[in-house]
Amino acid sequence: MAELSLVSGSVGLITLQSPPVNALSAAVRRGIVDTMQRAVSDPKVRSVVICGQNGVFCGGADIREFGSTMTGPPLVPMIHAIEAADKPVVAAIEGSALGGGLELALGCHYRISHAKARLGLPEVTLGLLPAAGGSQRLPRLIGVPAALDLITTGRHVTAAEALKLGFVDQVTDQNTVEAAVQFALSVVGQSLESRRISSLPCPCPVDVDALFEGVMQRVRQSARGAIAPVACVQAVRAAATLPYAQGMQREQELMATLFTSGQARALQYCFFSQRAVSRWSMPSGARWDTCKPKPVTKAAVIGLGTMGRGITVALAQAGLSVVAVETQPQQLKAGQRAVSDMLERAAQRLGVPSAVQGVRYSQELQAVADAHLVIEAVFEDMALKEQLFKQLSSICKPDTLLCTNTSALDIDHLASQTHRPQQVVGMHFFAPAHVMKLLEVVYGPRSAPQAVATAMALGKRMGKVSVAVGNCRGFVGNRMLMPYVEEALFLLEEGATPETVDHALEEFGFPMGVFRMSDLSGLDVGWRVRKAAGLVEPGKMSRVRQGRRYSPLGDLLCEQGRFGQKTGQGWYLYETPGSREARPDPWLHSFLEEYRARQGLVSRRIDSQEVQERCLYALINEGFNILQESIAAGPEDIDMIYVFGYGWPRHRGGPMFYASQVGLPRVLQRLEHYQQLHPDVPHLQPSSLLWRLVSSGSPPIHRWREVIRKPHSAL
Ligand SMILES: CC/C=C\CC(=O)SCCNC(=O)CCNC(=O)[C@H](O)C(C)(C)COP(=O)(O)OP(=O)(O)OC[C@H]1O[C@@H](n2cnc3c(N)ncnc32)[C@H](O)[C@@H]1OP(=O)(O)O
Repeated sequence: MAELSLVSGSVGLITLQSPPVNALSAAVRRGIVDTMQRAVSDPKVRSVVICGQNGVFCGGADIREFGSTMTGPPLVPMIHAIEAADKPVVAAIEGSALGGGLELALGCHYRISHAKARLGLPEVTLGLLPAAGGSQRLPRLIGVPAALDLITTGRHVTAAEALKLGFVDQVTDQNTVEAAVQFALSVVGQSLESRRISSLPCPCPVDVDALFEGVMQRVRQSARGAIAPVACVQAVRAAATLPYAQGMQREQELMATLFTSGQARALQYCFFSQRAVSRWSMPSGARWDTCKPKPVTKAAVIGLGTMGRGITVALAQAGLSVVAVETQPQQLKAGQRAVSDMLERAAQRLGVPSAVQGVRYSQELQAVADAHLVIEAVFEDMALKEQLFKQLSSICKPDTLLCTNTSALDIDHLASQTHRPQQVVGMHFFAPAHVMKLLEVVYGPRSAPQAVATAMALGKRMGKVSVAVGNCRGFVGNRMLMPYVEEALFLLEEGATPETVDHALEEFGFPMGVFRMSDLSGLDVGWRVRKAAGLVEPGKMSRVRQGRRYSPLGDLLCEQGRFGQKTGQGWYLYETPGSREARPDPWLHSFLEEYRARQGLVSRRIDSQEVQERCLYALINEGFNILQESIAAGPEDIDMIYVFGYGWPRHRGGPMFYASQVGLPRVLQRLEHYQQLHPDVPHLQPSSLLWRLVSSGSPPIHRWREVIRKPHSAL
């Protein structure tokens, strides 16, 4: 699907036609090969312009084709043929030129870009490398350091930056195709030798070895086990050290390994899942495509603590007019200063006008009266929130949406405090709320589909990955976290140290292990939740509470004022309160030994495999329960929550995808094994959905919904 037409008398205009992003599917590649051949052999055509239909040049290779056997002409020879053409070929870049799309443009002799276009080689984010010559051409054109940056991060750049770096020749804010046609007319007859990037030498830094060693070290550190960034460095190194043909060979070898890897599958699953979660559905049958969101231009935030401040910033940056209410005068003043600072800094960084003027502040709840949507972000205390929802119900207009940012409290209960339970939903942000991409939109049985649609649309406007989930304790993310954290505590009781547990989890790919994370967020947060749940018995060491195994270790540390980083002591030791570098704490180690001795526990050696299996499989098992209960509509929802909100390594696809890759029978068998060893731990009891999936032959993840929906008997 590419069309050739003759414009301005002698320019062959090739238009890629494959909505929505003109991805290079087999049909498009066939179309390009065919139209190029015709353009080259047509004596009327003296130059060629390649553009994309509907204002998008090309979104790259068609990712949907990666899972099946490739058909149609391959990209590499197709691009070589364009570069080898003896008539000038100009790429007219509008919208996006990404991945294979940019590689196609690099095969052209000239690149003209619209000012608003975005360009980049994001293959690394899909577990791949730019293997249509991109890893060999880009360094030749813009130098090794700049190419390494673009290829290993996959970041998209503006046309202005691309021009500055030297991989576009002209930027226009007029009609790009017309500009490219004029340009093509102007270069007819000029030598193309220096325009064929593959024939250029790669500008090489003096000490190539030192450069690549340094880069490789940095990349390995930030990759957290992902293999594609490392392969990208190796490919660029080949460009810097080998002749083009050999470099291409190396590029292809590296790509062959990546292409079939589990990591590439995981990352491509994430790409599609990120988009799929916006197509939400509720157990009632209400869906994204049958509900229209209500327009929201005026929002209110109640409470200017850490979460309220971040939410205010996120709303203001999305262009809403916001009123922020805080009843404590000191907190109001501090909150106002913090919000204004954050907005000013962001505006400076992005080079856009500040949204400071979009925020009003008030001490009076009455100030929210004309808002279309209110987000409550007060202290996590049910009595306080009940009172607030009662007040909001009478202050706000009848159709105002009332949202709570609670991370675990019952949305239905809050809804029942109002005269409009259908207008109540949870909007669970993650700290810092203006930075973190995840938003859990929590609906209760009485939430109107339109309320969900409105919260989801607002999340999108704020640039969030919004996932609609049902109401239950902890919703999806925090509910799954509970067994994960509990297993980590049980492992300490059995002989592990915070260091061994964290090391195993960081080795898996989490940016931080569970104990370093707990020190960062504050041990007192979970303590308050456990107190509210009636689990804390001050000074007591009993290991069974509410009829199940319980570890009081976290409570005992809190009783000693060890709240983590902020107090300088938690599971680790810190130089000073507030400092970030966690050091093993000899006091903690003896405390654990004493604790075990007093409990009559015999310490044993615990390896990484056990840590990973017990923590992760317990978490995954809860995910199956959540699916079984229809709290999440599908595994993609859970996976995106974990990837965007909980630091789950993206190259492992999310917990449910990971389970599918490990193999469901294996996950089931290991859960059964640990359950036999720890019969007093209910979260190790394999979920009935996991059983059903295994007995249905462990279908691939995209077919789980069929099993989830199948009526089943508990007998
Ligand atoms: C030999 C190998 C050589 C090359 C390898 C590659 O080229 S790999 C592909 C590299 N390209 C990319 O990573 C770009 C991926 N796409 C995007 O970043 C965005 O889609 C884009 C182009 C910036 C447009 O963003 P926008 O927000 O406007 O749309 P959205 O992301 O929702 O996408 C719309 C639908 O298009 C589907 N889609 C996008 N890109 C591709 C693609 N390359 N292949 C297949 N499908 C693609 C996307 O999934 C959306 O469809 P949906 O049904 O909603 O999922």
